[in-house]
Amino acid sequence: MKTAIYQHQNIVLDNLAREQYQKIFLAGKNGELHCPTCAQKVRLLLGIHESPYFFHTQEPEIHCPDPAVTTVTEGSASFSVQNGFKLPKGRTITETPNNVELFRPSKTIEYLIPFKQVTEGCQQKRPPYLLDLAESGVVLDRSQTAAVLDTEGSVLVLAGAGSGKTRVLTVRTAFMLHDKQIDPRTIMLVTFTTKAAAEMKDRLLSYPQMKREKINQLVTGTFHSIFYRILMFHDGANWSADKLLKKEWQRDKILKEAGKEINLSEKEFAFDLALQQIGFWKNSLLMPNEVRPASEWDETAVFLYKKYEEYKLREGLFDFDDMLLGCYQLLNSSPDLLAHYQDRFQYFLIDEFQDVNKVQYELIKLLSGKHQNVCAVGDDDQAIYSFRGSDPSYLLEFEKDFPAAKLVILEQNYRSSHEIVAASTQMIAANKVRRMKRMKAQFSSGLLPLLFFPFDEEEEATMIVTDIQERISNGENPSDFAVLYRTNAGSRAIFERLASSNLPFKMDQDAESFYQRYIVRSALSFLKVSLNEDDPHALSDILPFLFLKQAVLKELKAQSILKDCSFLEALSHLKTAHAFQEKKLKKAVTLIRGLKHMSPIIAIEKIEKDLGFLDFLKKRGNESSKLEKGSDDLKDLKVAAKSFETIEALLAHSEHMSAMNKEIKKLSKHFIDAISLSTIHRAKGLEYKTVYIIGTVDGSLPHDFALEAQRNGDFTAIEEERRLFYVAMTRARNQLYISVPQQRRGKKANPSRFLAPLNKKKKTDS
Ligand SMILES: Nc1ncnc2c1ncn2[C@@H]1O[C@H](COP(=O)(O)OP(=O)(O)OP(=O)(O)O)[C@@H](O)[C@H]1O
Repeated sequence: MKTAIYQHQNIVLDNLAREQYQKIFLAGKNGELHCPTCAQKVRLLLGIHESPYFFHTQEPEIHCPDPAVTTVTEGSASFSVQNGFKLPKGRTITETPNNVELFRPSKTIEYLIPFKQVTEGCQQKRPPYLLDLAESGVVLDRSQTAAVLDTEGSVLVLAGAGSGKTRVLTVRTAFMLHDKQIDPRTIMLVTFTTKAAAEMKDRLLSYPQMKREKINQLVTGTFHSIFYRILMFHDGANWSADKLLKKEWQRDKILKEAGKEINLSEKEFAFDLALQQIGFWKNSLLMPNEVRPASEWDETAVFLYKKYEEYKLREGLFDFDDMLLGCYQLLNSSPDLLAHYQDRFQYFLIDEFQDVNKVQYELIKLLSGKHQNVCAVGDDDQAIYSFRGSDPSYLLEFEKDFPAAKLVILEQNYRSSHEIVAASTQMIAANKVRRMKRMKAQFSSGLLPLLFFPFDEEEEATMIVTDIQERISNGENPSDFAVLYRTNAGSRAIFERLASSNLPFKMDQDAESFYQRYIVRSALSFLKVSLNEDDPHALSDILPFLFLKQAVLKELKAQSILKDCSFLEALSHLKTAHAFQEKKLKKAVTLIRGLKHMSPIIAIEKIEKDLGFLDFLKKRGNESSKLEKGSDDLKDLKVAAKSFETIEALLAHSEHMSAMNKEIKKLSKHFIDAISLSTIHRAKGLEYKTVYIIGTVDGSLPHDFALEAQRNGDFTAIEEERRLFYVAMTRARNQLYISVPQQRRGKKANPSRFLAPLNKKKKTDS
């Protein structure tokens, strides 16, 4: 049914402006929509597969026809009459405003390489141990077998997405132990996470004739854990665990202390990004005096880097990055020790090689110098950690340092359907710096990846939750689904929609609530002060935006007692030694007071422009930061605020959502059967039956900073963004949905440029 009654007005979907859909959807959820035929309650279905329609909420569902509309004229006014409802024609909200797009149906990605069943040809001769393994269900294909059997000399295993690199690494290790009788203590098996190392050990234990004592003698773990063990062995006193700066807040505190020397306020400088940048420099073996700052922000970060290193040295502390740097320095400064370890470690197996950084690479090069037995397994198309100093060129140029290396390419994808493999292969082929691979799937599901076109972030979330709800009610499990996004900030709407549904979901532990982000919290604090002029926390939050130091808070409290006025009012009595600032503060007090009478969206615009919030961000904030601009948070807040009529309602919602964030994170640890909300980075290595990728528009994926780099002639960032999209697409086993909202952050958005190759017709199999 395409017609409904809302607030005595007639709504015809085909004429309804796009921005109204979400509002009408919510009205239906709140029981405010009625059928024009039977007057029962109806709701709007806003999903992915069908065009929107109204449906009756009562069970069993009834289906009324759309009413015939007759127009009657009484005096000068004309009315439309539908089943007894008389509606003044002038009051309809169904008229389509000019230039407003109508609902755009979803679209499959049609032009894909046709599916061909993979045939292996005649089987190569396999050693009995591999036959035993195959008997127990661990089958290897031709290239996987080659990667396992080539144990002497270096080998680069280029393993496309879902091609079974974990299987190759574990079987190779088992084969070395069993058939080659290699001493486990001479094998170093490096994984990207501790969990992956544990998983590999478990898998090894499940293989025939693998003994726990032997497996435990393998040198396995992450780069950090392995090299830290070496440091502890040789210099335990200086590297004891109690000297490790384990938590981010500990490192953050050191930087903030250092920042005070140059008057960097805690609330105004992105210390977290500076920490990330320092890690990048350290992993790239760049000491503070070797960094060439490219901007003012870099200069500040280098200053903090220098101070941070000095502090650690003074206090005898170290951080995670020092574990690698320290070991590198130790081995370089002691030829005997290096020779000892070069003898000790004769075989290196390294997973996720595309993500190694300079210090890790140099360590492996040093240690493998004598035996040159490095088995590097990775996928250059999944290199997504350059911001941490990872560099795929170590994989791309492996033969430079290991000239005798053999190359094995794993091109069978065992995870995803042909439709997903073909679409992702077609998409990633646009990257220039990569090794060519022809990924092939094992099966076709007949389900083509689907592009869908929500109006904005809100509607995107609604459409996805509607889809998941329907599928779960048809018997699918919550854990079959994942919603992936480029940055945590992009998850606000989907989080909110899921939080208000009864579906179980889990999310990354480090995903802070959108409403707790510094810029968002500060903007909301202006609203809070407007409602409660004596709220000390909110007042403290807004001080930097009025260009006042935190120390002023005490003075404000004193003034409020002396003058018997609110904390806010006290601002207008503040003596700052600058007449112009005092004048501005007086004006600010009036403006802040006025906010409470406005709608949330207008109030936020006032804060932005009239209260100088944006000026502050430009002058002092981290607008120059690569990944997260404060002004973007404000734009996101305005999108969220659109759904609320009063400031009280928006504030109550923000508190509720912040509490829900904490709660869901707590529950996430225990949920097994739950929908996953995750950044693409966190989803690496994981797989789901159905994946929804949200915000597939320029500016989000690829991220703005990559587009800007591209405009300046640097293509590395855009290629990494394309790899991120590739990682996201290849997480899906059966079904892939790509959301292309028509608006983002309140502005028209362009579909991601990464989608362009998916619209090109491919004629033949290649
Ligand atoms: N020869 C094989 N035959 C059948 N299934 C296989 C084979 N090799 C691997 N698989 C299965 O394929 C799936 C993907 O393997 P795995 O997770 O190891 O891939 P991956 O290369 O690490 O993927 P990605 O890099 O995309 O995260 C797993 O379920 C694995 O058991």
